[in-house]
Amino acid sequence: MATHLQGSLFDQTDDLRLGPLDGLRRTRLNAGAWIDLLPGWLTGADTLFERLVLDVPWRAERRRMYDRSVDVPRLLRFYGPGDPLPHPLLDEAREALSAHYADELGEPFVTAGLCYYRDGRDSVAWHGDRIGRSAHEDTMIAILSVGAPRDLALRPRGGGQVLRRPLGHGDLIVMGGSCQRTWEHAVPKTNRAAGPRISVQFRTRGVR
Ligand SMILES: O=C(O)CCC(=O)C(=O)O
Ligand SMILES: [Fe+2]
Repeated sequence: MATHLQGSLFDQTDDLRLGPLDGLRRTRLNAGAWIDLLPGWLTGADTLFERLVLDVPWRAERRRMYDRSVDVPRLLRFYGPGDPLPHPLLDEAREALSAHYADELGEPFVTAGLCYYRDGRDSVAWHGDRIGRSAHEDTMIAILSVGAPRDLALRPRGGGQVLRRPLGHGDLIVMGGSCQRTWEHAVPKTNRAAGPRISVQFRTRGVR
C-alpha cells in the first residue's frame, strides 16, 4: 500500500501529546442530540498517523448493493473490548475520554474503530451508528481525526439542514445524547484534492 507521506505533512512537532479536555465546546442539536468539539486536542499527530498507516492490519470490505458486491470506499479495522490497540496514544486517548465523560456517560469507552480514507474518493454515506444499544439508548461516540482535513456532515435523520464540521489533524469530536438515533452523519466524498485521513472512533460496550 502506498502511503505518500512527504515528511512533516501536517504539523511540525514530533512530540505526541494530548491536551486538556476542558476546552471542549458543546453544540446542542435538536431532539436531545449534541456534539462536542475540540480542535487540536492531539499535537504531534504526524507520528501517530504514520504509525497507524503502517501498523494497522487494514481491511478492505465489500458489501452487497442490489445484485452486485461493491468495495466499501475506505479501509477498516475494529478493536473490541480488551483487544490491544495499535498505538499507546490510543489507550491514553480512550482513558482520558472515559475519565472526562464518566459522570455524564456512566460507563467507559471500550472499543476503537479505525477508518482509513485514502483520498477524497473514500467516504462514508449517511448513517447513524445504530447497531446494538445505540438503537434505543443515548450514547456517546468520540472521534479523533488525524491526517488530511475532511468534513463530518450531520443532519436530522431522514433529512433537513446539513451541518458540516471540518475535522483536521488532531481534532476531537464527540457525538452524544440521541445523536445516533435522531441524527445521521457522513464523511462525504470531495473533489478537492484531499490527502489521506484516519479516524479513530471510541464507543461504549455493545455499540457499533
Ligand atoms: O470517519 C469518521 O469521522 C466517521 C466514521 C463513522 O461515522 C463510522 O465509522 O461510523
Ligand atoms: Fe458513524
